[in-house]
Amino acid sequence: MTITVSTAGAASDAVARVLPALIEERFASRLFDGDATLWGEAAIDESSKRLAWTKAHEVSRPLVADILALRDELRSAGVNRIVLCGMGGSSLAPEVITRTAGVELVVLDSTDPAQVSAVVGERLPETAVVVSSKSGSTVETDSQRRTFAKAFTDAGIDPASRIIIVTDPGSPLEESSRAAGHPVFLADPQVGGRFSALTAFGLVPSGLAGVDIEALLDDAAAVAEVLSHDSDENPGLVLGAAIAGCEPVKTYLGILESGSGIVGFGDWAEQLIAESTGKEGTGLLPVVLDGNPPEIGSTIPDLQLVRLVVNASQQPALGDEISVSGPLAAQFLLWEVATAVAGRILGINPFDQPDVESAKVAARALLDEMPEPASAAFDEDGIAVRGTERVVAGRTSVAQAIDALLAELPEHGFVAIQAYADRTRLGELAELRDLIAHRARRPVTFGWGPRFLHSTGQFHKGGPKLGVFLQIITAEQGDLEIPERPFTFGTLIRAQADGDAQVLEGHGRPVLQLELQNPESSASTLKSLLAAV
Ligand SMILES: O=P(O)(O)OC[C@H]1O[C@H](O)[C@H](O)[C@@H](O)[C@@H]1O
Repeated sequence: MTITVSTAGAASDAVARVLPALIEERFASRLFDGDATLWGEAAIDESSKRLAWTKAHEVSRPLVADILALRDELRSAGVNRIVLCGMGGSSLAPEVITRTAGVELVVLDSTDPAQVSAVVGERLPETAVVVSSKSGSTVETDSQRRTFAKAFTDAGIDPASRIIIVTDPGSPLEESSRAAGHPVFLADPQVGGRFSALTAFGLVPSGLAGVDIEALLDDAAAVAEVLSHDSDENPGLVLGAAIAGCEPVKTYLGILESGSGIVGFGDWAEQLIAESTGKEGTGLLPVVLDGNPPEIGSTIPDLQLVRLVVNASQQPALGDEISVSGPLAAQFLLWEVATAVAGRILGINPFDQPDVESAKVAARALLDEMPEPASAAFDEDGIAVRGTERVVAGRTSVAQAIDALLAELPEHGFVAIQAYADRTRLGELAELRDLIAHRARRPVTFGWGPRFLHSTGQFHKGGPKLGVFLQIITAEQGDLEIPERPFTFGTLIRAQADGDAQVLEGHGRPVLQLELQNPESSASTLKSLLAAV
């Protein structure tokens, strides 16, 4: 099965408008030849070291045998559970790969103390942990690694026999891990994190967990040729033109699973597209949709809908929509090409993430200073309310504060719900997305913190100033030390939420923070409050 992209209405008009120029300038063949000049002078430095993903299906082949050998070795040592510690581009691809294949992989991309404790405390003697970090210095991943190393040691298990490292050559993590005797898989430094699905970052955890990774590479290899053609039948050019070529640009890209069988694809695409394009005041914001969301059937003129279908030739797009079909690994390559095309059309460098750092800096400063948390503007039913002055001043109920936040929505705005919580225990918080979307009648995104900071976080701060932000944080019921660090997981996640709120407010964006004092019961209270209004 190959990849098919079908467009209709406004999406087809966009393709008709921009595709001829992409073919004329030989965008596709130059991309696959590694031409770093495609995104303008200012992007050359970064692009020249970020284009090897077009060949990942070939370059990664030699890894397969080593991964399968380690998988067999771990299995014979009694390992039947793989945990992946990694943020953003270092965990989103293996998450969708394993979920789609129906293979168990526990992804830990959180600093929520309860979530970390639960993952570390389960079936440790049968567990191996993949620690994935391109830079080797991401604070979440480093903290998780320290916690697992201590837990294995305390259980009398040599951490070097159970913690496997994936990182770039020369990273601080490579050096310390080799010295400690861990298995180390080196990723290709010429591939950026969010384009790394078919490199060691996607393949090592997926292969160890039991996915047929050779077949993944085959599926990608089968479409690489067609994606490199300067032709109006190149599905990568068509998809890129359709998502970024409307005039004016449709900022929101609703991604809806419509029977493709690919599980969680929207979360992967969200990072790829939002972090690649959301900068210099422009960009595309994926809105991950599920079921029958309020956005479908409503007329939101700046929302472009893409459906992932079984076969887009037999289920062509209708209205103004786009339909896409094809095997997962082929779609990784397809969407990466489309994102590179979108970067070209929008006139930005798709390979950097200049605004992600600002939230990290603010969180670090808060960790150094450890200030007392700001006092709440008011409390209602176990929910402490804080936020931007004009959103909370004079309000006395959560419903009023939410109304005030939504009243701040610009005409072309969006609502971002950011839940810094244990997503396994408080999964129901995700239901707030549809409830708010009903009320806002604008696109609404939902992200688990701190995971989204490495994804849509770039768009929130670097994209157009259109967002209003609903932060949900949880009061800690029990904290967790981070070995040899001066802060705990509880202080870290709080600093990440407060730091990001500071940066967003610094960009003039309104933020409403709801702190659930007793997470489980307050989450239900919040849902009923919203459902009632
Ligand atoms: O792989 P790492 O170096 O740990 O980075 C993990 C993530 O961190 C950063 O925030 C980047 O914005 C992401 O693109 C990256 O995927």
